[in-house]
Amino acid sequence: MINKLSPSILAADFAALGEDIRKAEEAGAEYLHIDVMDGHFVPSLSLGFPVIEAIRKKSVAVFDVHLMMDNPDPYIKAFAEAGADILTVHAEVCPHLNRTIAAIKENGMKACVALNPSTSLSALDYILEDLDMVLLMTVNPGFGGQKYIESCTAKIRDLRKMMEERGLEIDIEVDGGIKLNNVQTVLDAGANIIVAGSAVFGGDIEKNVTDFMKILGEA
Ligand SMILES: O=C(CO)[C@@H](O)[C@H](O)COP(=O)(O)O
Repeated sequence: MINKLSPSILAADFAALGEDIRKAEEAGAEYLHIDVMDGHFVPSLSLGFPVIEAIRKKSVAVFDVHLMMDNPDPYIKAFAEAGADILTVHAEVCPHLNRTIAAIKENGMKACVALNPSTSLSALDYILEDLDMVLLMTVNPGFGGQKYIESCTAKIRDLRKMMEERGLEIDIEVDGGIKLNNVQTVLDAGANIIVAGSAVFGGDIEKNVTDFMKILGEA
């Protein structure tokens, strides 16, 4: 599997968003993780279409858009039009997941399902073959800067094993509390797409991206 860093712009300086993204990209980040929060599924509100459209004009990165929202179905086409390349929905709030995943693909995006830390991998049993990526939350979604939940390491390992047993090579993305000092643990467990917010945008962005990419073998 190819490793990629996906810096989460939730931790960027929103007053200087274009500049922070430019720094991350120039340092080599090929993905950008964009968190959309609705104030229902998660307690926070973050950003929406105007911001995604604005940064799409300035960035060539793969837009890895993570919807932390109830009922995403009516908005799928609009996220494609705004510039999303990968669209992630949560299994916990998508009762018609096959239909939702089909709609994401019909709109030209890669499809990803996210699971909260306490959601069983069994939620993927009958959908895994249809996915381009699975996002395992390693904190409870809603806020940046939280601590990695240790029990998620076994879950990553179990998911990679589940994929291997089915002969599938699907990206496993991890999100929440990933730092330079624990990224190797999640890579060893089987994750290959690494979301990092505060560990990239807190401090020297170029250096942080370079340091992550060295560990990921991207640099
Ligand atoms: O989705 C989320 C939070 O809900 C994440 O994408 C965070 O933005 C990651 O931030 P850090 O834990 O890396 O600071």
